[in-house]
Amino acid sequence: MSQVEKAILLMNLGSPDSTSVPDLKKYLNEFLMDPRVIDKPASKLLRTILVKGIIVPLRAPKSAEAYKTVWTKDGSPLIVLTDQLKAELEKKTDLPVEVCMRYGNPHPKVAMDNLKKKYPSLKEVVLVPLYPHYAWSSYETAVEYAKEIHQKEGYSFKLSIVPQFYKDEDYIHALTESMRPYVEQNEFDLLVFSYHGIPERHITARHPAGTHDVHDPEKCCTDPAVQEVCYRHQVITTTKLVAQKLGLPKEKYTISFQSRLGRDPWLQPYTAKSLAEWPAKGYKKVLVACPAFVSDCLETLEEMGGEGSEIFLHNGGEKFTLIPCMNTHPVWVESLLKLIGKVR
Ligand SMILES: C=CC1=C(C)c2cc3[nH]c(cc4nc(cc5[nH]c(cc1n2)c(C)c5CCC(=O)O)C(CCC(=O)O)=C4C)c(C)c3C=C
Ligand SMILES: [Fe+2]
Ligand SMILES: [Fe+2]
Repeated sequence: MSQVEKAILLMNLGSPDSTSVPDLKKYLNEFLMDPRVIDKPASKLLRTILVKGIIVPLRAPKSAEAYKTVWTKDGSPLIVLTDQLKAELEKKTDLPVEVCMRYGNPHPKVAMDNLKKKYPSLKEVVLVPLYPHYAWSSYETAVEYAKEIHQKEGYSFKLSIVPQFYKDEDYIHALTESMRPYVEQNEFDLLVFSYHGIPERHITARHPAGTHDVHDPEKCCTDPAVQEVCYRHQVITTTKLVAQKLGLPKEKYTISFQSRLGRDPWLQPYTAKSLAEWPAKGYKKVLVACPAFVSDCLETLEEMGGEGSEIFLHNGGEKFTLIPCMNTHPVWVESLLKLIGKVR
């Protein structure tokens, strides 16, 4: 009998099971009914009417078409790349590694059950939410859901959690090194750090009144306790640290936010709008990195690599280069193991 006492559980966002409209509806219903993702209206009944009655029926067919453009023979890029990350980690550690998703499959309960069955002597599972930055709709929902399942199922192992790592030295090193060849081998006018957006109120609702100016491009909140739960502060910090390591002057890089859903104000500037405006401002060649994601997915491959590139070129841009996510970059694999090792 194996005497394994510790295991790693990678948790990513998740994808639909296939590109069929019914599978898209199932996935989007689960995703968008999460109150940490769509929090308004506060009444569950009204949210159900909005999500299941309006947003999902309208969005599912369009999303299905978008997923078809990036789907691989093995399935969704996000899941395939997360599985590949698991395989690379397993080559470098004796600890078993399992994968689960916040929405869709594999479900965290199935992953935890698998670990328990395979390793009855298990004492600790280290949960790795695969998000560098803290948001209600990403890191927080993943952690709270995993904790809820862990408690409900009464597993005998302890669940430890890797904190958000947006300024961790090893993570910044890995992100920088994964981007470096693109920065060094391409002529460019602007390096765009395009982060997944969130509604502005997900920042302001969370923090003491008056502490946030969500429009100052240089900085966000100043209280360290608030910064630890502020997505905007964290993406600004990641960007500055990477730009510094790459030796980029201020005028060579910028931050923008993609993937807006609905009409409420989200963090700005919006990437799609900016891509249409940059050529006229003299930025004809852009490099685009998407550091909110550690693995390439629909939002990087289709929204940026497909749609974003088209918007830019159609509006007079000359060269659009998408920098891949860290995926299975060897420096990232090493850094992730170090991050896991830091959890106490
Ligand atoms: C990186 C962290 C993410 C945050 C923060 C986030 C917030 C957020 N997302 C939506 C709505 C959608 N996001 C969708 C796809 C998607 N989102 C993330 C990550 C974050 N989302 C990833 C990794 C992906 C890709 C999944 C994949 O299978 O490749 C989608 C689904 C696709 C679509 O229909 O466009 C939606 C919808 C909201 C509303 C939100 C914050 C409130
Ligand atoms: Fe999203
Ligand atoms: Fe902030």
